[in-house]
Amino acid sequence: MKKVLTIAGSDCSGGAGIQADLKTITAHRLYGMSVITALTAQNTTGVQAVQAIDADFVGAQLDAVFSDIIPDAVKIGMVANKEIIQMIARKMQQYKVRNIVLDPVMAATAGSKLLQKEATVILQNELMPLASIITPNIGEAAVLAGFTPTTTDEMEKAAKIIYEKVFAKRQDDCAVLVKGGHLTDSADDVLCDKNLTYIYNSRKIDNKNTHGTGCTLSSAIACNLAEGFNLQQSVKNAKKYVTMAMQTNLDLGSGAGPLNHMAAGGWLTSDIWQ
Ligand SMILES: Nc1ncnc2c1ncn2[C@@H]1O[C@H](COP(=O)(O)OP(=O)(O)OP(=O)(O)O)[C@@H](O)[C@H]1O
Ligand SMILES: Cc1ncc(COP(=O)(O)O)c(N)n1
Repeated sequence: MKKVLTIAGSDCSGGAGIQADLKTITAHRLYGMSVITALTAQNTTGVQAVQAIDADFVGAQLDAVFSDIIPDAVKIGMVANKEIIQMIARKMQQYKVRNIVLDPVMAATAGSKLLQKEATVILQNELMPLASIITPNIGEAAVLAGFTPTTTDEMEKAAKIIYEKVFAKRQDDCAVLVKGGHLTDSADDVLCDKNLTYIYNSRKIDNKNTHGTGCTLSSAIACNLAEGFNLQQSVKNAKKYVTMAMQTNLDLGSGAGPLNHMAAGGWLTSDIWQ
């Protein structure tokens, strides 16, 4: 059985972060492990409190995992501050980790900050270059590219700018996926690697329950990379998983509710994943 590690923050309400990632990994019938970077007190209505974990303790968790069970892919989500980012970057290099999916989580959908502002540059310079794929949403792409994309053409332009900033020196396969969940007319995602652009067209599902879509997409990409799919196919399969998880409209809580991983997991028994 392939193993997937998530390095992320805990969401006690189970919709995003570590909890969404472990549900996704289990629905893919893979073995999930977790390194927690921060505790959050949050629910479907927003984030009430954040408590970052001491960077040395994040390092101790990483040592415990990598000295025993080597993951086939790693998803990195909320990293909270620069000390944690630098610890993760050091450990990723020490253990020569491959198949890293980095979701540059900066804020919750409801607006609360999940990354210190001054840590963004460290994230971009020290951790992103170690990834195989980075998956900014529109707002994160705006911070990284310097302008807010509003169309698929502009998402492509933003992805190319981010690629040049982060991956210019890389020879192996790596890519930037700009996610379009916050567009108004569609939910198209745009993937750019060194040479090509792939557009994943998707109609916008009319559903307020989108808490954890970005976490779920990135951990599903990690599951696909662990199984040996290439970046382009991994994104295609992962987007299908997220769409399935949204479509059944599990309507929990009074705000933006979580996804339905049971429904999405059923799809994975089909031929596409086999
Ligand atoms: N209403 C929607 N209909 C269809 N697909 C969606 C919708 N909302 C988000 N998605 C898809 O979910 C994935 C995550 O995209 P999104 O842009 O919401 O990321 P995010 O903002 O990082 O997520 P999160 O809300 O967890 O922070 C993408 O593949 C996106 O296209
Ligand atoms: C621990 C953690 N990680 C990531 C997110 C982003 O997800 P969303 O934007 O759906 O709230 C979150 N809310 N909490």
